[in-house]
Amino acid sequence: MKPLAASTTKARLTDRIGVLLVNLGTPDATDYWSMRRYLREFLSDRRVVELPRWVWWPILHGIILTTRPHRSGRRYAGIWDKERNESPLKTITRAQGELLARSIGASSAPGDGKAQDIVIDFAMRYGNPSIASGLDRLLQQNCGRILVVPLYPQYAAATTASVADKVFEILRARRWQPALRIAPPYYAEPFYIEALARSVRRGLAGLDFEPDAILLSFHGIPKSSVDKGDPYYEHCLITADLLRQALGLDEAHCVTTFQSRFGRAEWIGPATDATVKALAARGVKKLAVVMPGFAADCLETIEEVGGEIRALFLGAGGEDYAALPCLNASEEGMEVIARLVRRELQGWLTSTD
Ligand SMILES: C=CC1=C(C)c2cc3[nH]c(cc4nc(cc5[nH]c(cc1n2)c(C)c5CCC(=O)O)C(CCC(=O)O)=C4C)c(C)c3C=C
Ligand SMILES: [Fe+2]
Ligand SMILES: [Fe+2]
Repeated sequence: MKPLAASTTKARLTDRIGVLLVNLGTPDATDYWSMRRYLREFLSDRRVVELPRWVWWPILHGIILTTRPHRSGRRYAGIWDKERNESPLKTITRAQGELLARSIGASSAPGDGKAQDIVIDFAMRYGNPSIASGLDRLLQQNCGRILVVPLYPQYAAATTASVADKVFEILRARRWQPALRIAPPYYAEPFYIEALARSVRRGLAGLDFEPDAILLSFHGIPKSSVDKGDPYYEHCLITADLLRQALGLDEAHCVTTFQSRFGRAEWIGPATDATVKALAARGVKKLAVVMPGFAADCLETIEEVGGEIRALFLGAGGEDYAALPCLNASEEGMEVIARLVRRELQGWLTSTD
């Protein structure tokens, strides 16, 4: 049997707490090879594409990885922050980590005299900073207790479970493992629903039009995943229902849809693109779109819903359209993350204020 690696780090684990915020991922750059590396890592994940490898491999390597890097690279280039040389998702997730550190009084420098050391960091499931590097940084700082927070309000195997898989895979090679917690999904938590409602009200108040309808658009998943027992669809419907009620809207004026379809299989619906066209055809002229399933704005919210879906609605007869910002690192967004983290740290924290 292969001996266990001594450890990637020579850490001495203590009762210092590490918190790792994790979101989906991002390429290092928008050129063909960076996009290809990112998409390869993403689409090789068995949690994301569940087809048997002998079916998926030729499609992935023969078709998708030769064509999609160009197309996705162009899409990313349109939202890329050239000064920082990174995508919005990475910038926002980093900001969430920094603000969380401030709000829970964590030390960014270990041993700085705070009552209890907490170190906050962030990582991307695909691309960089990787989960491996994030865990390594926390372990190098002797964090013997680690809380991993997948930033997905609704549980999907493709997202939440994939983060857990990666964490377990990395820790498997370590002799001295930290105590580990993984934060649960928070799709129905009052602190999340109330923060969403406040953020939506603020977003609507800033518009120069009053929408005829509001669309709640979630990222889709294949229907087969739901048939196999994935709770994601149900979680999205619960969030949507609670948010609709918190906003005091009826079902005719608050419609739930699913976006970002990938591949040829059937995905859960109704689809965001077809729905905005149907709404415009039915005489809806002013539309606001909210994306409660995304903890941070990203390619799919900015470019797809902010760009492509907008064009579809206006092209089908719509007159005014707004894609409202996600919770991001706003006051409401930070309240959600801080409440979740504080709750999940109970029993580890000597004091929660
Ligand atoms: C919010 C939850 C998400 C679920 C559920 C999800 C499932 C899922 N996604 C794909 C395929 C792709 N998604 C892509 C981008 C992307 N997806 C999410 C979130 C969820 N995905 C985010 C936040 C992003 C944006 C990342 C960013 O850097 O901004 C992409 C890559 C972009 C592209 O090439 O179009 C793919 C591919 C599948 C197959 C899936 C469920 C099985
Ligand atoms: Fe996705
Ligand atoms: Fe997409």
